[in-house]
Amino acid sequence: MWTSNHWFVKCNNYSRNSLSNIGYINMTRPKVLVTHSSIPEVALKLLRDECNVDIWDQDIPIPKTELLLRIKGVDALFCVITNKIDDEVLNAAGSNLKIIATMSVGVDHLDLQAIKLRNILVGHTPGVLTDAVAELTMGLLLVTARRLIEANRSIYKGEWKSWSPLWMTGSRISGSNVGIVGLGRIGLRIAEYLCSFGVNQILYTSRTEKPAATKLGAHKVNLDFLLNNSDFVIVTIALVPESREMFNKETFVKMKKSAIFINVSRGEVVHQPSLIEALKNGTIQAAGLDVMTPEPVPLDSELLKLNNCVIFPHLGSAAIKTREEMSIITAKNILAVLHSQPDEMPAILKI
Ligand SMILES: O=CC(=O)O
Repeated sequence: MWTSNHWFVKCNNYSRNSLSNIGYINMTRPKVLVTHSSIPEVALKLLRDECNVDIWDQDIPIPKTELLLRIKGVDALFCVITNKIDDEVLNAAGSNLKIIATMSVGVDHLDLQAIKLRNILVGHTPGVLTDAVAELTMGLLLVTARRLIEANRSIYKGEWKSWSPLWMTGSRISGSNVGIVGLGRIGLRIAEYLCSFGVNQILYTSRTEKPAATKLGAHKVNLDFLLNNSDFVIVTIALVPESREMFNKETFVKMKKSAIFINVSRGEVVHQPSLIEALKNGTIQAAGLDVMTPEPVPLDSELLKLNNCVIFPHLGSAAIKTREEMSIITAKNILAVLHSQPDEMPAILKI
């Protein structure tokens, strides 16, 4: 259904025969820039059916110079978390740009104020990645608590001499207190999964009380209480100015010495030198990180030298089906706006 759309004119009876394979006369098809080379084909097809699609074709993040060049005059941008969309990029785009659709739930790579000033809409992909990220978090929690990566490596180092009562013993999740910092969709799903592990208590921080969490028996508390009382601290909070480096020397000191810190949000919510220090000097027991600063982690990073730190390469939503769904939503966000039907966007971000 096309309304107030000046890009496409539906074929009339006279022209339909000769253009039956096209369906619409292509006046000037909208231009879409896709900033990554490995976007699922199903999403690209949705876009290609109606738009001229320019795809960055190398498997590295598009360099800024290239982005500035290619974004000129586009109607829509399909981007990913490695693209910083700032004033300079928006200026280069010009006034045709109507929608920035990011294939992510996080939007911290977008300068939302600059985007808002230009009346550009933002689409993202909440919801579809909740399960995948929550599953990954449980994996990270388990491997960190039970020292599974360290144990696996020890075999190759010839350290497995015999079964031994205390060798490679870790922390148990059942019976523990788990704190979830920033309980949104993902945090809530993690809380659901944790219930089946028989945890003693789930604590969470959030702006508002979450009835769904209350139903699970979880308690909304302040951050200090959560830090003081949690055996596991799981961070799912969005990166916003208020959460930047909220985990620092002072916060790590408030945690139990036996605490395990899990971050699946963004590296920037942590003051990383303080985390490294806390892991080295035993302020906390261990950390499991799916995110860090910078990404990818440099091979000479202190994080990689710590036995009590497990690192994953930002895999939260990396399930095939999830990434496919994320790409489709991103394409549909774009098409809804190009159809002048922003209300039909699967996931518009209110800014
Ligand atoms: O980190 C990934 C995302 O925000 O989707």
